[in-house]
Amino acid sequence: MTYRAGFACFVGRPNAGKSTLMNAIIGQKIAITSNKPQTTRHVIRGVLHRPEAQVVLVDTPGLHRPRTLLGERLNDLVRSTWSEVDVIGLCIPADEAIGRGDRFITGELAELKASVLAVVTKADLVDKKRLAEQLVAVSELGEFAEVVPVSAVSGYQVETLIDVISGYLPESPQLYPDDMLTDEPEQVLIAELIREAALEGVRDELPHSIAVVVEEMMREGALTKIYADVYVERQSQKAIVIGARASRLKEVGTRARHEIEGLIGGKVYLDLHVRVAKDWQRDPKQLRKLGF
Ligand SMILES: Nc1nc2c(ncn2[C@@H]2O[C@H](COP(=O)(O)OP(=O)(O)OP(=O)(O)O)[C@@H](O)[C@H]2O)c(=O)[nH]1
Repeated sequence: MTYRAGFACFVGRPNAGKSTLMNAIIGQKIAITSNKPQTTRHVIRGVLHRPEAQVVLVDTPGLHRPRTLLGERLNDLVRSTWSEVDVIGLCIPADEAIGRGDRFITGELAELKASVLAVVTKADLVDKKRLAEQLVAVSELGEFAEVVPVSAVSGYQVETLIDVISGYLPESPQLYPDDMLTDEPEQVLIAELIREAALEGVRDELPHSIAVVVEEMMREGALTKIYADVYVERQSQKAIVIGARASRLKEVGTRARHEIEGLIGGKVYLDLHVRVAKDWQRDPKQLRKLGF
């Protein structure tokens, strides 16, 4: 039996279903999903173990038109990730027409050494006829190693996709130990969960204006104490995050705490502070401090 191991990532236009698919594959909530574009910021790896293969999944933010230093850094990050992986799954939703964004990304991918699969996502949203038409349209879009329809929500073909990805990985010994699910520092995952909770319901008002840094994490017996700062750009945004008489911040804290308890499997005490970091998206020093 040939053992294969290597790196894979999903790309695609905003809302294509990349994060949801990643979560369905890894079976644990480690990447951020939302119905708004560009919430995935960190490169998060999940390691998938199979008897005959190990797939290391890398989550990339979406390519977008850079307007700030942060935008440029994100695009650099996307391109450098693309050049390091063995397999790229280009996600195209089954329920939307192929557009300029898909053509642009397909063109960019053609230059790379990786095997490129087209993944037709959200198959549960369309009937068989529409799905077949989309598969044809997608195969005419570019040169793909395979075209695979999936639904992250119903689970349709998710295992098949993993098999297909595994088949395109190079022959290699195992890259990570068996018990490894992700090599992202726990604190980054925790910061992402807090960020997601802080954005809940106010994404239209503050889509890119929140960053979260976990300042301190201590174990006291069965309890994990976490102190985190939520950074916004302006005083007015601070008011939105905190809410009237801190009601919203309390909700954010409760929601994030439940998610974190699920992640680390134990009781959590969470202390959140909201701070204003003026124009942090444009300032290299602030960006470094926030981990970009
Ligand atoms: N019905 C259905 N909805 C899905 C499926 N996959 C994703 N969605 C929904 O599509 C929306 C976008 O999904 P995401 O996974 O956040 O998409 P993304 O490509 O990671 O988006 P960005 O982070 O903006 O690049 C969310 O509202 C998901 O719930 C699916 O298989 N079926």
